[in-house]
Amino acid sequence: MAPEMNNNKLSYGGKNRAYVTFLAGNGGYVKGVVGLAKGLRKANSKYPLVVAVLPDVPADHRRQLVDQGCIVKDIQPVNPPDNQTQFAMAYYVLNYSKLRIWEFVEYSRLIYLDGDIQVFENIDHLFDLPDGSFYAVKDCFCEKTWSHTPQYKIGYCQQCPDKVTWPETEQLGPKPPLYFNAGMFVYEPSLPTYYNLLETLKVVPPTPFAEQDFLNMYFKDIYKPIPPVYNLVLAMLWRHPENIELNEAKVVHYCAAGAKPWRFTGQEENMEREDIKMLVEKWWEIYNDESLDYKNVNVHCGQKEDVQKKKQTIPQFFTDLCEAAVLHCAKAPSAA
Ligand SMILES: O=c1ccn([C@@H]2O[C@H](COP(=O)(O)OP(=O)(O)O)[C@@H](O)[C@H]2O)c(=O)[nH]1
Ligand SMILES: OC[C@H]1O[C@H](O[C@@H]2[C@@H](O)[C@H](O)[C@@H](O)[C@H](O)[C@@H]2O)[C@H](O)[C@@H](O)[C@H]1O
Ligand SMILES: [Mn+2]
Repeated sequence: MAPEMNNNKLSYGGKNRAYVTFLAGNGGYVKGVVGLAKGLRKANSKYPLVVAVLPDVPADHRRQLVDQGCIVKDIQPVNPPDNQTQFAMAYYVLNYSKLRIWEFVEYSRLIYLDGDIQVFENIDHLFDLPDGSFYAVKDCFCEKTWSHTPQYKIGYCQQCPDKVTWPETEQLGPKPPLYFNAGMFVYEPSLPTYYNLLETLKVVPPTPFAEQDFLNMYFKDIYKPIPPVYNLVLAMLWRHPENIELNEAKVVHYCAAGAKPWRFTGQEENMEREDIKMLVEKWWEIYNDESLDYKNVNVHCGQKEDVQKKKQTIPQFFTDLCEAAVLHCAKAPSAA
């Protein structure tokens, strides 16, 4: 289906789609978002990057984003209820503002990406995943940031559920449901969901992983895991190397302590690893590549389309999920 362009949005039969990220403050994360915009361009993504910006993002940072072809959308902060919670990282409290992206209903489907994520291979096919589910990659419980949890204390991780099995004792309660990393997810914006998220937030006590915990609780019944190639949480490299094929990673998430490329020193634990240094170098190659700047990209449609027509392999998990959705619909009673 050929896309139509209407006011800078690619629409597929009236279905506007885009990538979306979130930017707060006047620090280095703007470099992350500029790098992400250039990485999506290098991966020949068909869709724009929307950036939800808090009021404290300065004008020159906004200008940089517009110059890189981003769609900058102002949002207001979302604050959790007052509470004495110790967040895993003090700044996590600002991540609740991510919830504003459910209000972007001019789009029918969005893929959220943290500003510390880079897309090294095209993932546009994720926009065609069946509606009605929340897609994200499973997180890992093994880093010290999880030391407050029962699963960390007994050495249980969903990445290797058979290594230390969950004890069926009363004491620890039921095994935790699948838990996703909220740095990347495929979702459908919706005003009823948006208002219900904000209302629910008012009565849910904040927890250490802030909006990530909240989103896992809220979407636990429709959450569908997608393969780690779509959000390589760096800790997986040393915690669960058996689950990772590094050269197959399409999306890398620089979320380990000390891994943010724009402030990388290599001093923190695990940052001396060759694979980490290679990934940080790959990030800088894109960030510094002027041929990827919006103003320099050759916009002759013919040439762009030829590139985009380049055959894209659709991963098996994707067709499995789509077939499962068709089977599921076939079973559901018809509305007629
Ligand atoms: O000062 C900040 C902190 C966070 N963020 C945004 O919030 C996201 C989540 O924070 P972060 O990625 O640092 O969390 P992590 O994935 O490392 O736990 C970032 O990627 C940015 O998009 C931001 O813009 N400015
Ligand atoms: O505000 C909570 C954040 O929680 C998540 O990051 C965590 C998580 O991945 C842990 O499992 C890791 O141990 C940790 O390093 C990492 O920072 C999301 O990436 C981020 O977008 C945001 O939701
Ligand atoms: Mn992140």
